[in-house]
Amino acid sequence: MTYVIDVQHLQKHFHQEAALRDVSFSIKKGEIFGFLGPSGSGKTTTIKILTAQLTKTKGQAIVFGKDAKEMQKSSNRARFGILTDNSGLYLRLSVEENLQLYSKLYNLPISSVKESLEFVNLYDERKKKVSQLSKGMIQRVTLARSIMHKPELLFLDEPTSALDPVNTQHIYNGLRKLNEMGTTIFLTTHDMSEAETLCDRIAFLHKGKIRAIGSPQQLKKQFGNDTITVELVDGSVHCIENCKDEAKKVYDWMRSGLISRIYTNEPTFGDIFLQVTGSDLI
Ligand SMILES: Nc1ncnc2c1ncn2[C@@H]1O[C@H](COP(=O)(O)OP(=O)(O)OP(=O)(O)O)[C@@H](O)[C@H]1O
Repeated sequence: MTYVIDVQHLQKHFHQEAALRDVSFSIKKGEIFGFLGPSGSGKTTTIKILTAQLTKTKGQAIVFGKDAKEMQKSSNRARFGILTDNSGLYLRLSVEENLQLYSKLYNLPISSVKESLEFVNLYDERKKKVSQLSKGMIQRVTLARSIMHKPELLFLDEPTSALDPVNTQHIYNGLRKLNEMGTTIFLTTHDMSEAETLCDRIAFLHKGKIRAIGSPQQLKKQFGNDTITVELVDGSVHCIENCKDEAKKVYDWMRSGLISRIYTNEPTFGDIFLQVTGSDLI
């Protein structure tokens, strides 16, 4: 199996402090992979190593089959896009002018400016100077820039942290479309619902280590207690095991029209995080 990203026993120390202790994961082509972890868990450090902005201390970090430090080369840079909170935009230029500069740098057709602005729902604001934009708008311009060259691999560091719900939804739809067209996505977030909504697989990162990894369904199954809750019309609430022995009880309640609500007791990602790390996600 060839992976787009293959990380094995990665470590990063800043002076004596360990930011990444022992991180291993691999990402297949076409996956949306999420790194879910609280502030300071090592999410940005991982992205920076994978995009050659930082050097690792120990272990293996492979991107497109090559050591991640090779991602500095312009032939490799053109293969990925990156969104971080460091926008690097020219404040005195308009949104459109910023993206035009970038399209020239990458020899992209001029149509890529319009396409990417529509992707982030900013086409109507294209004449505004970057200095006049809100934080959320700047995040969207930076996102537009990161996808303009239709990268094979996209790194998103907290892509919706400054966005309102409408624009968040718009970006989610855009990212899904991009992914359907073949872009592999690596995203970091501390937003549980974002991880669940977007990601095929999620790794829970805590203090520089991965504590659990899997698809949202696998994680919920692995860490759930396989019970269901039945609320009856008389107001009583029954938590029962999801097994054959309890089936008759539920059947009898149902036949007598006594059930008002029934649901599985799936753990939230916050519950799972607490289970595997002993601390809260935020
Ligand atoms: N340049 C640096 N020099 C020293 N320590 C650093 C540096 N960059 C990161 N760290 C430390 O490494 C650890 C991981 O930081 P990192 O930025 O990767 O976390 P994060 O999960 O991305 O957090 P956030 O969600 O707040 O962005 C933190 O303890 C941080 O203080």
